[in-house]
Amino acid sequence: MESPVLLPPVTGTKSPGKTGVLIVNLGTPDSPSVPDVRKYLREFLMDSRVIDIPYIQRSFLINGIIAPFRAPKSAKVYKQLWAETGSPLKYYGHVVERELQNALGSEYVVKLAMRYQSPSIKAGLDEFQQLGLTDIVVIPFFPQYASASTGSVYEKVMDIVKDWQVIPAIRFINRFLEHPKFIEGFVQLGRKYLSTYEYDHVVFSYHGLPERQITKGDVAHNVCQFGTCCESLHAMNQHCYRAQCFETTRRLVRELGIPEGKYTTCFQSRLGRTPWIKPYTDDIIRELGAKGVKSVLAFSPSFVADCLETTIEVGVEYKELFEAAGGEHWQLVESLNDSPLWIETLVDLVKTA
Ligand SMILES: C=CC1=C(C)c2cc3[nH]c(cc4nc(cc5[nH]c(cc1n2)c(C)c5CCC(=O)O)C(CCC(=O)O)=C4C)c(C)c3C=C
Ligand SMILES: [Fe+2]
Ligand SMILES: [Fe+2]
Repeated sequence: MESPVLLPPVTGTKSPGKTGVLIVNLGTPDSPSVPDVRKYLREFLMDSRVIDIPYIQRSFLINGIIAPFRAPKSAKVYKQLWAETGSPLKYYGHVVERELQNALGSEYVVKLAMRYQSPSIKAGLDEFQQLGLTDIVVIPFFPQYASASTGSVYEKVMDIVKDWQVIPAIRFINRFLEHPKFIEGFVQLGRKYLSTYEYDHVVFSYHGLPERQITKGDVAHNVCQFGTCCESLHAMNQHCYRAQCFETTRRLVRELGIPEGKYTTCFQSRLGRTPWIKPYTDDIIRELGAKGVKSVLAFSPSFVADCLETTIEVGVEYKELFEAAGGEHWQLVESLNDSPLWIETLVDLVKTA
C-alpha cells in the first residue's frame, strides 16, 4: 500500500509557499475632476474611523456640505497637484511596488492597494487568494499609528478576509517611526538642504487628528492631556498618535544635529470645528514670522509619498502664509517617494514581520 504524502506541519505564522505583501496607502481620486474628487472624498470621509460621529450626522455632513461645497474646491487643488504621471501618491506607490518586488525576489508577491478608491484592498487580497497565498504581510504606509489611518486599513482587510473559507495568516505592521532606515531616509533628504543653506528654524508638520480620537484610544485612561505628556513615548501612551509624532521628531533632530529651540513639531490639515491636536502648523508659522524668523526648512514625516498634504499644503500654502508673516525663504523637504532607504525599510519590515 502506498504511504500518504505528508506536507510538513505549519508552524508559527509562516505557511508553506510564497508570501503576499500588501502595501497600502490612503488613496487619492482617480482624476482631479469634480465627480472623481467627490467620489473619493465621499468614500474617505464616510469611514467612521475618519469622521467618527454618528452615521446620520456624518452622512448629513458629507452629502450636505462636503460633497457639494468642498469637492469643487478640492478638485482645483488636485489639478495643481496632478502631474503627467497622475497623482504622486499613486505614481510612487506603483514605483515602490515594483522596486520592493525586485528587492524581495520570487518568494514574495507584492501588491499596491489604496484604502480608498483604486487599486482596492479587495483586488489585492483577491489576487493573493487566487494565487493560493495563505501567508500575508500588510504594511499600511503610515509611520505613526492612528485609528483613522492604520486602524482603518486593518479593519478593511479583516472585513474582507472574514468571509473566506481559509483565512490567511496575516501579519500587520503597526507603525515604523522607530525604524532606523526610515529615519535615515528623511535625514538624508534633509541634509541635502541643510548642507547648502543655513535655515533659522526647522518645522516638522504632521497630519492632524481630532483630539477625541486619541482620547478614545487612551486605554490607560487620561494619560494624554495633549500637553507635555506627549513629549515622551512610553508603555502607557504608546498608542498616542501625538506622542508618536513627537518621538519621530526627536529621532530626526538627534540624527540631524538640530539644537533645542531651533525646531518645532506641529499639526496640519484640520477639518471642522472640534479641537484637533496642537500646536497647529498655521499658528506656528505666524508666530515664527512675528519673531523675525526668515528661513524655514519644513519636513512632513507622517507621509511617505508626496501628496496633496505635502506638495500643496506645506509646499505652497504654508510658504505663502510664511511670506505673508514676514518670512523670506520656506523650503519643503520632499517625501521618501522611491528613495533606496525607504525600499530597504520595507524589505526589513517584511522580513522581520
Ligand atoms: C476628519 C478628517 C481627516 C482625518 C481624521 C484624517 C486623518 C489622516 N489622513 C492621513 C493622510 C492623508 N490625508 C490626505 C488628505 C485628506 N485628509 C482629509 C481629512 C482627514 N484625514 C481630507 C479631507 C483630505 C483631502 C484633502 C481635500 O481634498 O481637501 C492625504 C492626501 C491624499 C492625496 O490624494 O494626495 C493623505 C496622504 C493620515 C496619515 C491621517 C491620520 C493620521
Ligand atoms: Fe487626511
Ligand atoms: Fe498624548
